[in-house]
Amino acid sequence: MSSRVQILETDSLVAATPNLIAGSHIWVEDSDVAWIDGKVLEVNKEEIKVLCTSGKTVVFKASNVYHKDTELPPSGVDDMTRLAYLHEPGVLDNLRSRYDINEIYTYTGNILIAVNPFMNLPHLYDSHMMAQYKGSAFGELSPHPFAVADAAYRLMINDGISQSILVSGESGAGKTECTKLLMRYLAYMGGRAATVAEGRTVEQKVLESNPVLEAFGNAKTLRNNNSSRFGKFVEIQFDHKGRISGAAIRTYLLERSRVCQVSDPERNYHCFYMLCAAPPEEVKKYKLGNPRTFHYLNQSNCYELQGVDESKEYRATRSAMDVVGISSEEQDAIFRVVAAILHLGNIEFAKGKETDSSVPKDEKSRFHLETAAELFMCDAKALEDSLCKRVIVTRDETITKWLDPESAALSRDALAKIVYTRLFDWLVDNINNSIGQDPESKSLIGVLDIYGFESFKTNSFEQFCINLANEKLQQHFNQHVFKMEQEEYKKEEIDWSYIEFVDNQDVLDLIDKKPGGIIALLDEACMFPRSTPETFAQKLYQTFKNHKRFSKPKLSRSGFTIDHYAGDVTYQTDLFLDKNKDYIVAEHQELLYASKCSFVSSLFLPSPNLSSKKSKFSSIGSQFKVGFYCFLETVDLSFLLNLSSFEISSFVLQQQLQALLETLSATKPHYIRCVKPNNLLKPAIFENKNVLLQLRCGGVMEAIRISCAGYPTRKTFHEFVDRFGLLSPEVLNGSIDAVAACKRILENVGLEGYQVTITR
Ligand SMILES: Nc1ncnc2c1ncn2[C@@H]1O[C@H](COP(=O)(O)OP(=O)(O)OP(=O)(O)O)[C@@H](O)[C@H]1O
Repeated sequence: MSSRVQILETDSLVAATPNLIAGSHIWVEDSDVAWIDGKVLEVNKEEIKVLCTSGKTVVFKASNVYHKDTELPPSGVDDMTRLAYLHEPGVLDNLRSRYDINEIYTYTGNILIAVNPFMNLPHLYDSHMMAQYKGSAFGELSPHPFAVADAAYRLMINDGISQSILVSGESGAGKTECTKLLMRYLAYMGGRAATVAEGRTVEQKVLESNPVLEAFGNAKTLRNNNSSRFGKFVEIQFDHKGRISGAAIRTYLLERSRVCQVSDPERNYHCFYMLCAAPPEEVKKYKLGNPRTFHYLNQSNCYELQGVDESKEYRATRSAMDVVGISSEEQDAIFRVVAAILHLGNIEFAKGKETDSSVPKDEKSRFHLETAAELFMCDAKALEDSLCKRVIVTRDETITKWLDPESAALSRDALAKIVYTRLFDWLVDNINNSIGQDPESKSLIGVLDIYGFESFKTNSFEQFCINLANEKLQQHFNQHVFKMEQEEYKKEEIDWSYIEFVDNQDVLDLIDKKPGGIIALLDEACMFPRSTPETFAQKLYQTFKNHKRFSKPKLSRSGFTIDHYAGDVTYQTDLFLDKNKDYIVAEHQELLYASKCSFVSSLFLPSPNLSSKKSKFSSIGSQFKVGFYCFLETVDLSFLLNLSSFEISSFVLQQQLQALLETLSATKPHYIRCVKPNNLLKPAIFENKNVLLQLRCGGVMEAIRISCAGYPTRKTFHEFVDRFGLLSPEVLNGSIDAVAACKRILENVGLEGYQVTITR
């Protein structure tokens, strides 16, 4: 911050607006557009009569109205901290004014807010633009992801500190597009021309891995036609000269349920549709055809994407696979597995001869079973057995148990999900191997593209996990914003001790404290055979009845509400237990490990503990943390009928999040908050209420609140004299310097209700 005058307006996000008189321009709350502007007609103690621009005259409480800056330029300001009034309606109005003229990027201090334009703005991203941002001071040019990437790059080079750029926002807000821009800029700064002998460079491989990850990890959802169904952290490593020397991609929380469950009008992962549109000889080889004939695709009526030619996408994915070093044999094996999953989904089950047993329903199901086995290169009878039977090993004996048709279908879906997950993990590992790591690298820039806070009509385990990730990142964000604010005040020798920092540690404790948090109770419930969603919910109600962040929704017997930093979310526990048991059935593991295809077999290499049936007990225990060992001695293990071996999703997630936060805390963070201006995915529509909700969820309002707790309005001495010089006209003749002029103005007016600090 340069030398400036800072004005303290105590918590202007909530405080009443002082000095209102008839004719003042103000903002008032509005049920349709969140905030509407108007003019004060009358001030009557605590009540204010306002003529809104909608034409309505309304009476408001003085504490609910906010000053409007009538001098705000029509194109707004490119940094929110330059707003005369840093409050919610001001922030929203500024973003909107800028969006109207296609200024989609705005700073809030060091945070970049990016509002999705839903239209191409190529002039913003060409090489000329990259050249302009190269080496320019942050804030000197218009806000831009290139400026953030440039600042991160230069800090890394100059201070030798690793950096991270955290891109967040709700689905469809533009995170992935923004991440690609950051990667392009970093490749521009740190890239080098590769010789023909060297082949593709690291940065080319990183950029070209996108289509592969998108083909297997993206799908059309209600909110986004190309939604990433996983989180991604791309780590770019640099050598001592600042050149890219290696990279690694880490992925989080792939939405595996989508493989076998799709709701209208969404789609399954893109790769399934691409493969159905592959050249005829391949379609024939994999016995595929119209996507409408496959159960995993036809649960929804959406098959095509506007403007997308699947056969072209198939070819593009294949060539991207070439670039990232996936051999053509491996590519064949990958698509063979994708086709096998589609056939697997078409196996239906009917009751068998034995009580509660099942068999493939008819000839059609047999055909799909045999085709799936052929494509997996495993034995068809063994595949059928692995779907229709379970072998249970107890201390004394081995029992074979039939599964009824419903359980067999669940077993089939579990197999499809685990195969797809392993395939996706293989792709990520392979891309990483092909890109190559630089063990010598001392500094890196990590870019995190992770889904934002989610709150739907119905929220399940997926939302719970995503929101836990967001709570953790929010804590990191708050701490960082707060720390930066403190550092700035220290630098300017301002007393900052009055800033109160609201932490979300209590929500984090509620969710993942060990022992005693919701996840610990969920893991515990998963260990008990008789647990149901209701018993789990009852346990939560009992344990957290006095917790101020937890509540039981009225009339619900299995839901619970958490008061997250971004608002209340009610979760349905119905599938929490099942989804938390992220299981690998031992029979599936053995079946596919025995595949004659080395690729398929390599996806199912047994973990040391799973190599023999005898070791199942220890393997179960080994996948849990110490606290669970005691259960293994006492619990009736017959409930593991369908779950010969399982991991706990939330446990894996907690480990992943911990590793991510450890990485992040070793870096200097930069934040980009992407905002989706409307749910129609159309240009030029800016829905106030929608945007406001995202600004709150993304912590932007919280960052502003932290700013407001200190000095929300910051003007340079010259700006201050320009703006307020009229109050002391004698300072305007230029005979005294700007600092003295500021002091004179302040003395003259005596400034009631405000606290002003002049700093150099
Ligand atoms: N800067 C931009 N310029 C033009 N269009 C954009 C831009 N950013 C996003 N879009 C449009 O918005 C769509 C959604 O963006 P993107 O896929 O990046 O969202 P996301 O936040 O990553 O969503 P998800 O979490 O679902 O993966 C893009 O397909 C593109 O059409």
